[in-house]
Amino acid sequence: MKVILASDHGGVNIRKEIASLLEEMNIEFEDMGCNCEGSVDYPDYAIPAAERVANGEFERGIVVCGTGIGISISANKVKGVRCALAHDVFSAKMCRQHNNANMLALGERVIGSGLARELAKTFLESEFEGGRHENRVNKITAYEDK
Ligand SMILES: O=C(CO)[C@H](O)[C@H](O)COP(=O)(O)O
Repeated sequence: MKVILASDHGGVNIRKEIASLLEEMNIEFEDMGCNCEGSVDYPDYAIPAAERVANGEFERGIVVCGTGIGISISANKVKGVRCALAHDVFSAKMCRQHNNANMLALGERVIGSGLARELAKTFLESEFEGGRHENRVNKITAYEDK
């Protein structure tokens, strides 16, 4: 599995924490930044990362901003991306099992680094269950394809 990481200035610390986790898990990843001193705009990082998930270059993406909201809204504008904002372990698991989410969004101003690591690990280790959930996800894809 290959994972792409990105954040705005509000998510740098958790993005770096997730990068350490991926190293520990021996998971290949690329970190798209931001490498920022000051303030940047989250769509400038979310959308390029999401495009690289949508085109198949990366199987999963993890994006971080202050709340996780702006970066998830932005990623979800890219066709083929299902980016879940999840701040509890149950949701991080279910977004894979039921929704086949291919990106996870986190908010550094909402949660601590320990929980962020657990959420990322759960997201990466959980699999889509298919079946009735596949029909539902297919309806999202069909709408995108209209
Ligand atoms: O959470 C975010 C978007 O949802 C951003 O990280 C947040 O809005 C940045 O705020 P500021 O410019 O005040 O640092």
